[in-house]
Amino acid sequence: MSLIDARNVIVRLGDAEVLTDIDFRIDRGEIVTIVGPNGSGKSTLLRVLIGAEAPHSGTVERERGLRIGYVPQRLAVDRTLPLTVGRFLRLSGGTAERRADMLARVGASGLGDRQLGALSGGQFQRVMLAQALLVGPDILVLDEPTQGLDQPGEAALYRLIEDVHAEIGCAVLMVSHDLHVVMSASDRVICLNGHICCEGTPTVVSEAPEYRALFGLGTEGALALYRHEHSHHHHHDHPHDAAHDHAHDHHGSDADRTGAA
Ligand SMILES: Nc1ncnc2c1ncn2[C@@H]1O[C@H](COP(=O)(O)OP(=O)(O)OP(=O)(O)O)[C@@H](O)[C@H]1O
Repeated sequence: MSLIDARNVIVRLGDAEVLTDIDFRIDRGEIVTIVGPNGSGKSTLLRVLIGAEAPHSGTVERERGLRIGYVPQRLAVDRTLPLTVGRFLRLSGGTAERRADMLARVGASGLGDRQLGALSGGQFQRVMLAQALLVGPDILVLDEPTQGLDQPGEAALYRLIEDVHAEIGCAVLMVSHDLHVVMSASDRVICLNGHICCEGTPTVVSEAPEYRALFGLGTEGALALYRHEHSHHHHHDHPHDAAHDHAHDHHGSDADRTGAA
């Protein structure tokens, strides 16, 4: 079965129906990105899929024993809370050596003794990713993981996520506003606006009228630019294959993920 399989899901928060008729599946090793305007229910969908929020109706099935590494969009940390990075990571288990390895893996070695509340945005996101990786995830669920990072930091974090994906073969489900990432690194894109407006390979979604209606001309321009930039690399018959291979062919090229927008 799929790692997560959601059917006919409806979510109500307060009086509002935030998500309507959601059908969603993600398989082992897949990279799926959710895009959608502010307030379209992206974070809520992630929370329902990982079991942090109960649907009003419908079903969400997770593979038995599924290990989920979750990086929330915001984790309100009281700056005065006396909690070091090391102690925070201990909550996710593993040996001291493994925790130190993981910090090094995300480029945050040496932060173990620092207070969680005193980290910069980029340091905090890296520590959160280390925490998510410590569980040995079958699936990484990332809610705008690069929020608050500058462009080099953003590119580095996405590269790290791609490396981890290639290394441990976990599925990746993320919310992202970075169209270059969406286009270059996703197997599948889901366009959400309270319901699933459209979904498919990045190329299919970028050409869907529902997507264009939501994201307008600016996006269309960015996507056209993307295709132009990269068209010389690919001679595939199927455009979605080109989009998929791209992440692996050009590993590590900042131009794939930043600039041009
Ligand atoms: N606890 C809550 N009670 C009532 N409404 C809520 C609650 N949490 C979220 N909402 C509403 O649900 C809708 C979806 O919120 P959600 O955070 O999932 O959107 P999002 O697509 O992740 O937004 P953003 O891009 O701004 O992060 C919003 O209209 C929000 O105001």
